[in-house]
Amino acid sequence: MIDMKPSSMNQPVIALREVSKTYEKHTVIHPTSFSVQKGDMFGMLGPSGSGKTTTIKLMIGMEQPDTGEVITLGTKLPNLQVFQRIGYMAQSDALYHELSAYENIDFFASLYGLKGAYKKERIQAVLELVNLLPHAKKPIHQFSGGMKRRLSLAIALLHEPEVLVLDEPTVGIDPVLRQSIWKTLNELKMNGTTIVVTTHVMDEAEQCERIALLRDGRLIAVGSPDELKDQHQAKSLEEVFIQFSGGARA
Ligand SMILES: Nc1ncnc2c1ncn2[C@@H]1O[C@H](COP(=O)(O)OP(=O)(O)OP(=O)(O)O)[C@@H](O)[C@H]1O
Repeated sequence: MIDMKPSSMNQPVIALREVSKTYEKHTVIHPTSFSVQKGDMFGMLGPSGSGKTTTIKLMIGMEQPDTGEVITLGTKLPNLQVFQRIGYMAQSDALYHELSAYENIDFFASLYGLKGAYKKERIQAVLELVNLLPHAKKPIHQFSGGMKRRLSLAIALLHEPEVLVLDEPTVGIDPVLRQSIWKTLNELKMNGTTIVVTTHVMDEAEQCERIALLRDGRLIAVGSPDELKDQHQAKSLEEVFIQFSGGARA
């Protein structure tokens, strides 16, 4: 399939070249090539099990491809230095429930190698960004699902990553919070952060500049929401998606 972004654009921040992945004889990603440009808000859309999480893990070097190669931030993965320049928010929150929000974030800040006044400043900044400063002293077991997601986002942002990779950041979050997370993402994007986000939500996909549609481990389309709609004479992304997935729903 054809990647519709003009080739005259910047060097890609992430490039997958004929990448495939097989688990226990089951091919979950068929040979796939596409790229993400600097400063993109790039969405990955597809039904459950279509391979979104596997693809983003390949993009950051958390999984290794069986064929092909992934070049991220100009380096072939896996590479620890590159991994440290990426902010990753997994689908399930990896938080310590007995510790407070502050203690959790402080632990991850130390893991990222942040120290002294800069560490304190960053913790303050990211907690403020996700509106959790007033709850910093609360233990996580008193947090709602949405608060945990926001804390996970704050942790992914601690080290001011150039690339932010978010696996369904707004699952289980009410519409108001969802909007505030997207506002934060758009602000980060305006400041030059490249963002890759998986979602099942069509109006979130609409906010992305480019989208990759996945089905059964195959990349079935890449383009801007308007390009995809025009190409398939569809009024909405949902229609495009339904056309591609033969009626299956995201
Ligand atoms: N570590 C693993 N071992 C074996 N199979 C795996 C592993 N990780 C993922 N899979 C399989 O790979 C396929 C794609 O999974 P993946 O999590 O990438 O899909 P997804 O599109 O992110 O799904 P969802 O929207 O439900 O999160 C699924 O069939 C899944 O069962």
